[in-house]
Amino acid sequence: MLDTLATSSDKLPVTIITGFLGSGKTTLLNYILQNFDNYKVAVLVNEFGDINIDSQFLIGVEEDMIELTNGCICCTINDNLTEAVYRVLERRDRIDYLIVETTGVADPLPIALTFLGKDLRDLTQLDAILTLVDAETFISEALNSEAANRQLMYGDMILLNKIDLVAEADLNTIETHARAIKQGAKILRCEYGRVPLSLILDVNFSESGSSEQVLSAPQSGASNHLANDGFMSVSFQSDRPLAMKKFQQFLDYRLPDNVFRAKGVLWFAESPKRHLFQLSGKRFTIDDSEWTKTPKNQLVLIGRKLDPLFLQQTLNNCLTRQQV
Ligand SMILES: Nc1nc2c(ncn2[C@@H]2O[C@H](COP(=O)(O)OP(=O)(O)OP(=O)(O)O)[C@@H](O)[C@H]2O)c(=O)[nH]1
Repeated sequence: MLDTLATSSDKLPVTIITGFLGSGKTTLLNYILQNFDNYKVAVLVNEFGDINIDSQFLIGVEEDMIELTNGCICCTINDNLTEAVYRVLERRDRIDYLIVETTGVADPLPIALTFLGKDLRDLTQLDAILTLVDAETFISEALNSEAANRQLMYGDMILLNKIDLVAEADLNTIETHARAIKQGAKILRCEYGRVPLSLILDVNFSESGSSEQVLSAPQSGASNHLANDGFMSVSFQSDRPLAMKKFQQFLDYRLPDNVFRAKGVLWFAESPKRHLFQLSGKRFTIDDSEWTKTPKNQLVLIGRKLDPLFLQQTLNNCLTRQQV
């Protein structure tokens, strides 16, 4: 597709941000986009679920490849990562850094291999794999999810995030646990992904670590099953508003325990605002913003062994009867 091969200094640096569901990848990405001065960044966001919620949390629009207000571009990866990277490379004159956010249930190995494979290795330079870890939920994730373990294993830098939610003694236990999975892991503690960017971007970690580790990894494990790790997603959309009280009751009494993560843009009959809903483990938040498009509800729920019909019907029952 691109007919000229780049010299090594022309190679587009690539950082992969991985980490389990809700660990803070999009939060870190937003922080980077606001603070990575002097770099023109392209972002590829891969999502687990049919609706592109993350790109809306980043910028408030939902087209496939879009220009962000700070001049960065954002693209949702559909089926083919290589194709998406080529599309970024076609704008190489305007882009000098690429960040890829994986889904929370992704094995980062096949993603890293894409950049080290023959199509892209002369055009891109894998700079580092950053692994976000949710300090509050990590121990149970690591025990239950092979993907969580592999995200840790292949990370060049572990960002132990959400330290505001955990006591110091528990952080030490988590670090010990993480080092048992990845010997010699570099671990940075943080809140809301706020770390000095010079420690994580344009650092060329891969040269000394992950590229070799990734290339020598056994490839047989990179199956779809592993990629999803038993997780599934259920989407809910509606152009009728929710009744706030009914939705609150849904959260309090009807939300099944096996929903581990949910995120969405919500429209309540009682409010003129656009509400950004986040649920991670047992915690949820609802933040306000302004509608820039016709209001509607878009919600993705992620968990194991979900009952899509039950969830969709229960959410349908939270809608108001008439259009407002
Ligand atoms: N208390 C606390 N909350 C955080 C921190 N970092 C992120 N969050 C919240 O955790 C929730 C999930 O954060 P995201 O950045 O969306 O997580 P993610 O890894 O992109 O999620 P997925 O892509 O769905 O796997 C959001 O409500 C964030 O505001 C932190 O350091 N402390």
